[in-house]
Amino acid sequence: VDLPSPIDSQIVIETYTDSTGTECQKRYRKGNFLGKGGFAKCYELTDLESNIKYAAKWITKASLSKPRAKQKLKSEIQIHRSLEHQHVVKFHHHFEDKYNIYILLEICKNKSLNDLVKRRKRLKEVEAKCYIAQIISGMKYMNNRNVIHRDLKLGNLFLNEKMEVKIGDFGLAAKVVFDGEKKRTICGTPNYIAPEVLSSRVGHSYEVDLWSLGVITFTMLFGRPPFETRDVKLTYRKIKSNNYSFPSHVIVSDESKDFIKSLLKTDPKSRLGLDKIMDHEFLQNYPELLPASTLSCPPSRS
Ligand SMILES: COc1cc(C(=O)NC2CCN(C)CC2)ccc1Nc1cc2c(cn1)c(C)nn2-c1cc(Cl)cc(CCC(N)=O)c1
Repeated sequence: VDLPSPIDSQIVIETYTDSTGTECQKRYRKGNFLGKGGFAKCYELTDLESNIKYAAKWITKASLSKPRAKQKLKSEIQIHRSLEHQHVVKFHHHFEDKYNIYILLEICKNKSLNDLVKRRKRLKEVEAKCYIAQIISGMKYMNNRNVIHRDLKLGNLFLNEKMEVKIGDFGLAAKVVFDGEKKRTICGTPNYIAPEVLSSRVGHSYEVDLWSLGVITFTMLFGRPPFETRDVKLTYRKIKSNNYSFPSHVIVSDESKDFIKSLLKTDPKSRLGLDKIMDHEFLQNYPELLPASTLSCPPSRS
């Protein structure tokens, strides 16, 4: 096997100065394209010294011409690098060269929950319970760190080799500086956006992530988001009028429907809070982890 020559675009070089002030270089090999999101493209990047593989988000400096985009990236890095939890994607480090900014993140070999739901059409309740419990664990940690994610969705929830869920993509996250502070910028992904973000009269806070959790649970169990339509404006109208229903052809227990209803409340304050959520009927017994076989077929009804 002939290793790519250093000038080959497959090699990324990080130059840095070590503690003695000496200029050093780390070399990485660019691997498979993993996907893209926003301004970023994601590639596998292997540290040639340690052979550790990362999911590296590449953002071209050219795409950061607007100060808004630059500020958003700065905030993503600042918030994500400050977090360390079993159910939050690990932020390893970031660096830049002449053309790009590279963010090296924990690679999750089993891709995102969005890929899983698309592939399986919809998940069994035992699977939803297992994944939702892990997401709540990560949400509680973020809440303790005064961080609102604001873009929780299946595509930002990754599965590592052990089938653990990792919350990723803090591009829309915000730090709540003081209690009661309200955020105003409209952001999120249409299907998952909370009504108060759309009305933007009173501003929004932590509760927007609880709404998204309700949308995530519905989408796992029914195979599509509750307010999805062909037209984003119609989706926003359905969200604001809380207009959704459970497809009757899918058999889902009452506790699952009740769990979803307790989160998809228009009034943010009446949503089931993180302090009580683990006591809900829906989360009374579930497996710690699911076998990788469930990536392609439902768990047996054992
Ligand atoms: C081996 O690990 C992966 C493989 C794949 C994969 O096979 N993607 C293929 C790419 C080619 N197309 C045609 C099919 C899917 C996808 C994701 C992987 N892992 C993987 C991907 C990861 C992360 C961790 N781990 C993190 C963190 N951020 N991102 C990240 C970042 C961006 Cl900007 C975009 C995407 C893709 C869209 C999405 N939300 O999944 C992902």
